[in-house]
Amino acid sequence: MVTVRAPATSANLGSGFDVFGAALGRPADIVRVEKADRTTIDVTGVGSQYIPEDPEKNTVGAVAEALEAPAHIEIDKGVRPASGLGSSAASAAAAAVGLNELYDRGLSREALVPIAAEGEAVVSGAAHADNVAPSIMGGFTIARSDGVTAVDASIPLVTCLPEVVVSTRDARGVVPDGAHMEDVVEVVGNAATLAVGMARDDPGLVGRGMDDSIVTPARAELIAGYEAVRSAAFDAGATGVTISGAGPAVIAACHERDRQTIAGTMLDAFEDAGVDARAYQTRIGRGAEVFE
Ligand SMILES: Nc1ncnc2c1ncn2[C@@H]1O[C@H](COP(=O)(O)OP(=O)(O)OP(=O)(O)O)[C@@H](O)[C@H]1O
Ligand SMILES: N[C@@H](CCO)C(=O)O
Repeated sequence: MVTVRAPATSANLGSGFDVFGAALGRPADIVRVEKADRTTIDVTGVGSQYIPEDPEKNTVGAVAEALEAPAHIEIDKGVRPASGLGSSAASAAAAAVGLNELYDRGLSREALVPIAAEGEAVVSGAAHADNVAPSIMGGFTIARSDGVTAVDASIPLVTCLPEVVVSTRDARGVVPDGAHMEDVVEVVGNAATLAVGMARDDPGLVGRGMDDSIVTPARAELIAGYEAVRSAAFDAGATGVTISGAGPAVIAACHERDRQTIAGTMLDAFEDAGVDARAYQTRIGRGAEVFE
């Protein structure tokens, strides 16, 4: 048996739609894999009642299929599904790392990314790798069709998760078909600024690079209280605020000294909008870890 802890992740970070991702210090999924003749799945933990155990419908089933590695797979969910914190990806990443170990496949972490992304195709219709890449490799990741660039960073973060559900499939439905050139120019500038900020581990630059005028405004409509939460976080010292992944979680980059205050003001703003929420005070962290 192999046990793997794979972290929640935040995809897009505003300016890097379907490309940027960051591993979060918490929460995380724990996945145990054991060789079997055919794949079976047990799910426990946060939101497990909403997660199918049918291997055709669970992200880990697609991963076992892609690796030709049938197993009994136990998933202990720490990352709530449909959160914007890479819930489906955390399980897929853990399964990819665990089954690679269990069956001694010898694949590198980078080679496991497209395999874990097969799981994402099962739930959202697209094999986007921007959540599975950081969950497997850790740090800040740039996922391109020809591979992944990973950068170690430890930017302090607040992720605030409201008690509402936004499925990635629905949130992809509101992504505009095209963009004006002036918006593209602005977003390229922001994405470049964010990437340099990660390389320098500079929360100010990372925050300045999180703005996005193409995808985020359309998705903000799906999250009650988003604009108020965003303003409150900036007022409390956040360097950048945007939707985490496809939402509904909201992510703020900051200096460590401001993190606790930012978490409190984001929660208050959600409460004022009539939405219960919880906040994780965290930072960019490690990728999947194996426990034999
Ligand atoms: N192992 C799994 N863990 C979590 N959700 C799963 C899993 N397998 C299948 N699902 C399904 O995937 C959907 C949740 O995935 P979705 O991509 O919408 O949310 P998310 O992973 O939290 O979001 P995001 O990718 O925006 O961060 C739910 O419908 C859930 O039933
Ligand atoms: N890049 C993806 C991440 C969510 O899974 C999206 O925003 O739709």
